[in-house]
Amino acid sequence: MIEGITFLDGIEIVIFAIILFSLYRLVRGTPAIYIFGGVVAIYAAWKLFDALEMDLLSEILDQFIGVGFIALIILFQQEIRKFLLVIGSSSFGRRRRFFRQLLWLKPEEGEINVDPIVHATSQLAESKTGALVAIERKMPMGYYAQTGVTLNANLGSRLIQSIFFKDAPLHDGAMIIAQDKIIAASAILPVSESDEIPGRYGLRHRAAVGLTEKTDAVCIVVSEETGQLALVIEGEIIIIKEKDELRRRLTELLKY
Ligand SMILES: Nc1ncnc2c1ncn2[C@@H]1O[C@H](COP(=O)(O)OP(=O)(O)OP(=O)(O)O)[C@@H](O)[C@H]1O
Repeated sequence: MIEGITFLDGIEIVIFAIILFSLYRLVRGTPAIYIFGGVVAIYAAWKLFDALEMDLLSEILDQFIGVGFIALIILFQQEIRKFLLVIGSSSFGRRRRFFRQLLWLKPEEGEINVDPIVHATSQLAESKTGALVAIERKMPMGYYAQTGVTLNANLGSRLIQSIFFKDAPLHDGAMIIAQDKIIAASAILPVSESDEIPGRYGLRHRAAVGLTEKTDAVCIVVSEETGQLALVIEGEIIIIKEKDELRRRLTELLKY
């Protein structure tokens, strides 16, 4: 044992390293990674100045880090929200998947049966019936589902179609699907304020973009005006021409 470092210090260092690396994995690939890098650099500089007894610089960074904690909560809102949503979610399986990912364990693989969704949305497109379907991936959709009518019904093509029929009471708003269940209909999704969305798209598409900017969900939009099918992921609208393309993309996106 190195003098001055106890066994407990060693455990503390390992736990700290795991937390740091897990945070890195959570923000990797998002703009937050740059903030994360900046925070680590400032903290390292602060410790260095402190060790070298450069009092003025160390004092300035000390003050900065004092208010930095609150700034971090504001900057990492989305990530903290993601984390708390998963912790607070009622699905044990989903939480287990998230923690497997966090602990760098190989995820358990599986597939969601996309056929009812593909069939229903293609039929809706053919009849030019407007629809908005949000499909949960890793992040729980319970928060958005409770803005609509709770269903928890088995996933079926005919049920999806009948919910979106023009005169059906629940056709307005979004349907939310999680695993093999339609968990809610008539849900209200956050509308994107992005000025990159072409003007031809209205609120239905904006709501799909808004949700996928904030979460990892996949949305399918059927345009009432044109009957066009679109897949929306990470705020991007992808026009779908063929039913098979929708099946292929969805199967890939919903692998877990
Ligand atoms: N925040 C929202 N969350 C869920 N659904 C919404 C939301 N805002 C609008 N919608 C749905 O979108 C419908 C209005 O669609 P709108 O015509 O504005 O969109 P669009 O993108 O142009 O689609 P379309 O091509 O079908 O006309 C509403 O009737 C409602 O069902």
